[in-house]
Amino acid sequence: MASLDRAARTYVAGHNGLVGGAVLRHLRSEGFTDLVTRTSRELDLRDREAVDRFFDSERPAVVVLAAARVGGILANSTRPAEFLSDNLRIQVNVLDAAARVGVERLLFLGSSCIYPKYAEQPIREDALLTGALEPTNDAYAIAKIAGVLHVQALRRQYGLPYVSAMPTNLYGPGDNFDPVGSHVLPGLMRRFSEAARDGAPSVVVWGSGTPRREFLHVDDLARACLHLLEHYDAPEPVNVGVGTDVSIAELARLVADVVGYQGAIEFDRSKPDGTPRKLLDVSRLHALGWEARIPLREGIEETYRWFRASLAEGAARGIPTPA
Ligand SMILES: NC(=O)C1=CN([C@@H]2O[C@H](COP(=O)(O)OP(=O)(O)OC[C@H]3O[C@@H](n4cnc5c(N)ncnc54)[C@H](OP(=O)(O)O)[C@@H]3O)[C@@H](O)[C@H]2O)C=CC1
Ligand SMILES: C[C@H]1O[C@H](OP(=O)(O)OP(=O)(O)OC[C@H]2O[C@@H](n3cnc4c(=O)[nH]c(N)nc43)[C@H](O)[C@@H]2O)[C@@H](O)[C@@H](O)C1=O
Repeated sequence: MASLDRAARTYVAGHNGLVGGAVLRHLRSEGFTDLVTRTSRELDLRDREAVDRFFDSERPAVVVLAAARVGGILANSTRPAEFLSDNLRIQVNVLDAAARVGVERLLFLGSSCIYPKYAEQPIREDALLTGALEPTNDAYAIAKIAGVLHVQALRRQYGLPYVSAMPTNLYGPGDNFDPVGSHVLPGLMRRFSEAARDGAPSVVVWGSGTPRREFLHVDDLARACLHLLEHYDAPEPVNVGVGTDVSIAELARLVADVVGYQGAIEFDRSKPDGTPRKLLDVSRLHALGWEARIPLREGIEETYRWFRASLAEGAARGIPTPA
């Protein structure tokens, strides 16, 4: 694959989000000069006619599809209809429009939750569709699986060099810190930080603490996205991860340590654990010459500095701005 032309018009869908924001920063730092963005208020990607008009007028040559309805285990399990419907519509509208106007390169972002709940660990890309899904996020996973197949169908029917990446659990600057809707790492960072501030004697962590997850800093993911656009052109999705995991109890202790919380940690077993383990096999990506660089503790420390600075500015997502 040839490198991308830095002057190519490049649309980053979802640029206000965790992933889209990091992709935008990385593309800028790599010299991309014609970046196109729209917030969901400016362009609701669920609206097919609006998406068609946008692609007709902007004519991007490259698209990174990082816009999606995203949330942690509780949001996914309590609002499955939104996760299924919004994600299907966003993907179908963007992929159809991209193919119609002749977008040259496109990266679709799936998620490690598309793999079966009890997939063999570490999870290889060919585990897709080999077993039953984790019920807490099956609606979201089915939408994302449809996206992977849509990319493969566009390749098969029209010969378009579009590709899919499957990131593991992500974190970093720009994450969503909503106490109910967020993923575990920002959720715990907020809770431990508030407990440290208030001198709370204990902090509650959802579930048993035994599930294992792999955490990738979003700046690493952004590098991987560009790497795949420039070095990968095949139908199979590519896992993006670090290759090691931690238990939720270990993660909780690490976050507590970084934010300086010294009280007790309690586990609320009434909350779902979700998949017992989700560790990706990243050998395909390593064979393409890419590896993660940011160690977990360092990434959490940097994210915490960003979180505190954003709190001070009233700019952290999922946290009400003080009146
Ligand atoms: N976070 C994670 O741990 C993981 C994420 N991923 C994948 O990465 C991608 C990005 O996720 P992430 O950045 O975390 O999610 P975020 O929630 O941080 O960002 C999603 C973005 O999508 C945009 N969006 C949502 N709905 C619409 C809509 N109807 N029309 C237009 N834009 C919309 C939002 O735009 P606006 O802000 O303007 O409303 C938002 O900025 C997703 O495909 C997700 O599946 C994969 C694995 C793990
Ligand atoms: C990326 C991936 O993210 C989701 O799947 P998940 O990996 O289960 O994500 P999670 O980050 O929400 O939880 C991880 C683990 O952590 C535990 N946990 C403890 N305490 C908190 C807590 O405070 N918040 C949250 N959210 N979880 C907590 C929680 O009980 C679970 O055992 C998918 O729905 C789907 O969206 C998807 O693709």
